[in-house]
Amino acid sequence: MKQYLDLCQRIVDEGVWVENERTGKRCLTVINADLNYNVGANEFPLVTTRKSYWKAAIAELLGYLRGYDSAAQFRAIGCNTWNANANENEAWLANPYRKGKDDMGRVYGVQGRRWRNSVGEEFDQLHKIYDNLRNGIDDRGEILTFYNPGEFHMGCLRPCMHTHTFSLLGGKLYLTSSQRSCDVPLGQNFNQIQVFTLLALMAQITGHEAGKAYHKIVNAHIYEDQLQLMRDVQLKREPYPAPKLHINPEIKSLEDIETWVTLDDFEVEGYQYHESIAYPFSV
Ligand SMILES: Nc1nc(=O)c2c([nH]1)NC[C@@H]1CN(c3ccc(C(=O)N[C@@H](CCC(=O)O)C(=O)O)cc3)CN21
Ligand SMILES: O=c1ccn([C@H]2C[C@H](O)[C@@H](COP(=O)(O)O)O2)c(=O)[nH]1
Repeated sequence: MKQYLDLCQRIVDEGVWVENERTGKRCLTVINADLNYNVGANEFPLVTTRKSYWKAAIAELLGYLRGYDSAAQFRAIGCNTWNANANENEAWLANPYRKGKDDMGRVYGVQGRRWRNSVGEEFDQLHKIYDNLRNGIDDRGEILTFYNPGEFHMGCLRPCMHTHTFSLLGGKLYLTSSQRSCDVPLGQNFNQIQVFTLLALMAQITGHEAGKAYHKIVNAHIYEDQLQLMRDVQLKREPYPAPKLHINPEIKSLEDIETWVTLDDFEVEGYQYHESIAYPFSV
């Protein structure tokens, strides 16, 4: 939690104002943030200085791992975060690739599970990593990337947390996650849960002990209409100790994640938090 608050404070103290054309808002911005989470010690990086809707963040991750491409699929598993980008963004609504209501296009999980090469053949990046890790193999390229510049025009948003690299070392599994753009009050609150949970889940289904997860962010920002709440409310609060995440031990394979896992398979122990803050969201 300290790392998160330090990043927020750094943006408030040292951030530079940048005009963002896509949203029409200004963002107070810093470049380069490195966070790490001790998954092996189960120090779940849940924000405690406001109520965090952690289940929605895990649902979003499950949707990515399943290759979802519709906001309706995300809603069905308890996540509302894609409604606005799928249905309220003018540029996407006018895009000929949009297949109708709730379609997100070829973003995130579609790239992760059905990446396409120049002759139209598909590649399941996640399955390759899963097979290798299960067999104790780290080929130094265990990379799940949602970043496909050739298909940006086919999706509602370029992926923000775009690349997850897994590493096996001394019998432990590590994860390095890279993010190009981060809405620190809203997005980061979710993204740090997802980095932690992705490593915990992959370690569990590939039969390895989890080590640390490293989260590298390039552009970290606070939108102009979020700044006052962050500076005068959230940053004035004292954090509580980190809670623990419990994942149903019956989840044993990627197929389990694809077929029957729900939010009931995740529990948080010892979550103490300050009251919620409704940050404005920019589409
Ligand atoms: N401007 C922007 N910021 C983001 O963080 C973001 C996007 N756009 N577009 C794509 C996804 C969607 N994400 C989102 C979208 C909404 C919330 C949000 O409204 N969170 C609230 C309530 C969550 C709930 O009730 O389930 C929060 O208080 O955390 C969080 C992340 C993260 N990403
Ligand atoms: O997982 C996510 C997804 C999105 N965001 C934020 C970061 C930016 O504020 C917007 C995306 O805008 P771009 O103009 O495409 O950079 O969404 C996030 O923090 N985490």
